[in-house]
Amino acid sequence: MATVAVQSFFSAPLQIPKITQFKIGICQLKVTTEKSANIFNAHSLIQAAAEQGASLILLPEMWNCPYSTDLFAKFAEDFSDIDSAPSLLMLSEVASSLGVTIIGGSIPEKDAGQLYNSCPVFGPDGELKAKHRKIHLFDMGKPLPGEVQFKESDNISAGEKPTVVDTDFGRIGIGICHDIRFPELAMSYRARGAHLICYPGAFNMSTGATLWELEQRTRQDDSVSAVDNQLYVASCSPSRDSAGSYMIWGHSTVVGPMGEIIATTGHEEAVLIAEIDYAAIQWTRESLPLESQKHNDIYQFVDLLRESPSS
Ligand SMILES: NC(=O)CC(=O)C(=O)O
Repeated sequence: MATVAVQSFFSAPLQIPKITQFKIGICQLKVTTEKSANIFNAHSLIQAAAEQGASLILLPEMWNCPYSTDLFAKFAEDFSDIDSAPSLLMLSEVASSLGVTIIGGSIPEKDAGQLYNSCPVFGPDGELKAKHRKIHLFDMGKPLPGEVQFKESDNISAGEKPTVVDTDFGRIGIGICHDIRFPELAMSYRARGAHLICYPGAFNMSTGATLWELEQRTRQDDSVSAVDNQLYVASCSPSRDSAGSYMIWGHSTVVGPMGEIIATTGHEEAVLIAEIDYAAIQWTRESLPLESQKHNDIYQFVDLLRESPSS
């Protein structure tokens, strides 16, 4: 058998952030075909979340625009010119006026003739701290029973890198909706020392009913999945009454490092508030010390195959 250099996948030690206990506010917004109404509504729900004590606020996938490929170009904004991008400008202004950090769901981004499904992150000073472009585009092979066909790549280009952002509330990894299905991304965030992964999403009625909650829990629950990241996951969906043809599941959720549901909601418009305490990550990892127990020498089969292709 070939010998390979073995490196623990769980490499980055967990840093202690400035704030370890806080409230996250999840804004499950109603999205309409009126961009200005969507911006106004998002502003109101962000304010409501802050009034309820949230200092980190998460918005849904495509909150300024119905989740409909033919509308993305019309609603798109240029992230390099925030002053002429009304959705981004609102996020920047409300983040600084309320002193909150906003993981801004996603909106269509236009850049050099391409469109992306992109999540902006604003700090409490109103500065754009990071941007995640959805890496795994939602292209259905064929429609699930009762669902419309959806091929995001008809209009959207894929992002090319993972995104972690350092905030007062720890290191946050970002994925957008279908990104959640690829455990390697979540594992790479764990490896980079993330405390929390935020997934703005818009699952449909079929995938939502069966997979939405499961996929969030499997991103950190060792008892459910071989992927054990032992961190917090927060998701935020638009509410079901989307103006597009695509019917949305809703059910935004926050999950703790043991895979436990900390807060969740139904399919109506809602502001969900959840308490996060990063001490739970520490004791989960101390109780189930998977990092030190992992046997990459045994199951790093990709490397083994590369070393001896004929076996
Ligand atoms: N918005 C999406 O990426 C949709 C998705 O993943 C789904 O399952 O529905």
